[in-house]
Amino acid sequence: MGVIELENVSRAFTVTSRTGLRRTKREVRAVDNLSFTVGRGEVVGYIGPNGAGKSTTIKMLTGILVPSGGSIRVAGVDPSRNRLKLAKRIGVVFGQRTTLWWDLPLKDSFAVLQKMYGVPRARHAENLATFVELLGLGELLDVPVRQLSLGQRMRGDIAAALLHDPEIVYLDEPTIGLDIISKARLREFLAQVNKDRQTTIILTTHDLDDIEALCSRVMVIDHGHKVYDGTLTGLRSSQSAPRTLVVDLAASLPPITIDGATVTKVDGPRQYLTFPTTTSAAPLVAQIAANYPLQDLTIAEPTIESVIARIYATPTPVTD
Ligand SMILES: Nc1ncnc2c1ncn2[C@@H]1O[C@H](COP(=O)(O)OP(=O)(O)OP(=O)(O)O)[C@@H](O)[C@H]1O
Repeated sequence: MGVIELENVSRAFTVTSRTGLRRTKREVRAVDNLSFTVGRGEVVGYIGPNGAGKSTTIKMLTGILVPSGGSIRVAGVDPSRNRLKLAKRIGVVFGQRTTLWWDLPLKDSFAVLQKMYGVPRARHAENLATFVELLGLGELLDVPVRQLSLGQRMRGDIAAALLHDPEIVYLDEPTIGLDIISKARLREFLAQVNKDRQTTIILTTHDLDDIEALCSRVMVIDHGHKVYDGTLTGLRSSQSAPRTLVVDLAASLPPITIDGATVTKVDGPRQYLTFPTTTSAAPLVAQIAANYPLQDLTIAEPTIESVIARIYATPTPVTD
């Protein structure tokens, strides 16, 4: 049994638009017949283009929105009917907004949360000490939230979302606007928490490096439908995005010609050839070595960006 279970879940909104004096109503199916199960301790990337239905899904999982159809179980309960009870078992972070009290020093926000969630004092102190150390919050505890930088505030928000030991955490764009070092620190922290506490993490992000760093599984949603659910490796190969051979020759030559690969770029003695994921690289390398002054050669896998761009272009359901 999963900690999160969705079965044929849909959510529609009625949108009214106005042309001149005429008002027309139409239905937008933000989430359409969506089913998935997430097991305890999984870190799942939940990705898709703008307007795909990600936030609507997360809102239904937290109980803020009621589905128009289908069933949802989170930690064994229906979120919309058990919203308050469930709030103790989940944590939520929205990258764009803070859940901390703007005028209070960070430590006071944490103290309020301890009371709100009824966390035993000793457990709160233990968690706080761990998070302060792992997230480097020591010097920030006395600073009012309004004076924190974006990266500092985000570390505070993430600690706040985890202080009551939630079983499940929803993270919506947690690294948005952060510099590379802050991003790396947050990713390390989340990986550690997942490992130590078996916390289930659902991560919504446009930063595919977050996915690469944290998620063993990725779900892609488009127009309210799940268009992929599987591993990152599977995602790469499912779309058979071409791989690239980067060939360094002893001299600058016109584009080389071999069977099974095509030159896409020539940069001095370096030439870039693409070939399908389904083709083995070995015979291509042999052909080049036999016919050209080959000095060095590397094979580049398709980037996640290129794979996802392909998925968005052709939304056909695939499963790993
Ligand atoms: N309250 C609402 N009323 C009407 N339409 C809505 C409402 N909330 C969402 N929608 C529509 O539902 C669709 C899905 O929106 P949603 O916010 O879930 O997408 P998203 O994947 O989170 O997008 P983004 O990456 O831009 O945050 C969009 O077409 C959106 O306009």
